[in-house]
Amino acid sequence: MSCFSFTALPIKGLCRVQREHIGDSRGFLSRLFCVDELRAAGWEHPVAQINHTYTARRGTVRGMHFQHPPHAEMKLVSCVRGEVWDVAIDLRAGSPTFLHWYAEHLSEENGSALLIPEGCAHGFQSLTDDAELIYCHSMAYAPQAEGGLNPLDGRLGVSWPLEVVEMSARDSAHPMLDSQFKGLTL
Ligand SMILES: Cc1cn([C@H]2C[C@H](O)[C@@H](COP(=O)(O)OP(=O)(O)O[C@H]3O[C@H](C)C(=O)[C@H](O)[C@H]3O)O2)c(=O)[nH]c1=O
Repeated sequence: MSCFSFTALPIKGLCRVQREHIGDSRGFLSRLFCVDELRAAGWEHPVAQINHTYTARRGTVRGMHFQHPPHAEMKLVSCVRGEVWDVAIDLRAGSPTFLHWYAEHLSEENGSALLIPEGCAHGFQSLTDDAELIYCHSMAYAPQAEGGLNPLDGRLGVSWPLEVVEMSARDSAHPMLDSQFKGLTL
């Protein structure tokens, strides 16, 4: 029995993953990850790390994060509490969708997840207080390879649905892109 259904999105490798709820009178079970099933969506690696974030305030933005090669990673992002507006940006040099962004509503209710390919930055805005995300990563955290784009960068043009009420100092300090930025070569 398949626990996921996949919808390809306008950025190559980006995929909406619908996590099926197996319900009964007690409630439900849903799967967060399955290497056999997710292979069909391009996930070839074992899960290297699973992270959990809690975001207290509606309107908070985290992102836009990525890891430089050779630590470029895939992420499978699921919202297990509240709702977020989840954004991926294509940073792959030469990609026909270079610097294009795409967003999905992920929520506890809709059971959707976003599979983000290597070479894309990820960020989100919480649409509710007390939003919680679970991230499956295909590569371990490599602080020396961390990269970030400014979520408010006009060159990216991400139209956040709510007023941005909070960002980390580090995210606020990400430089704005200039014309020299040619993207990541994977
Ligand atoms: C990713 C990571 C971070 N950290 C440390 C580094 C910082 O001292 C602290 C918070 O990290 P950061 O501000 O990067 O966390 P977020 O801004 O919440 O980033 C998260 O949300 C955005 C949208 C993402 O896409 C990231 O993958 C995800 O980690 O945890 C660790 O110790 N291990 C880790 O695996």
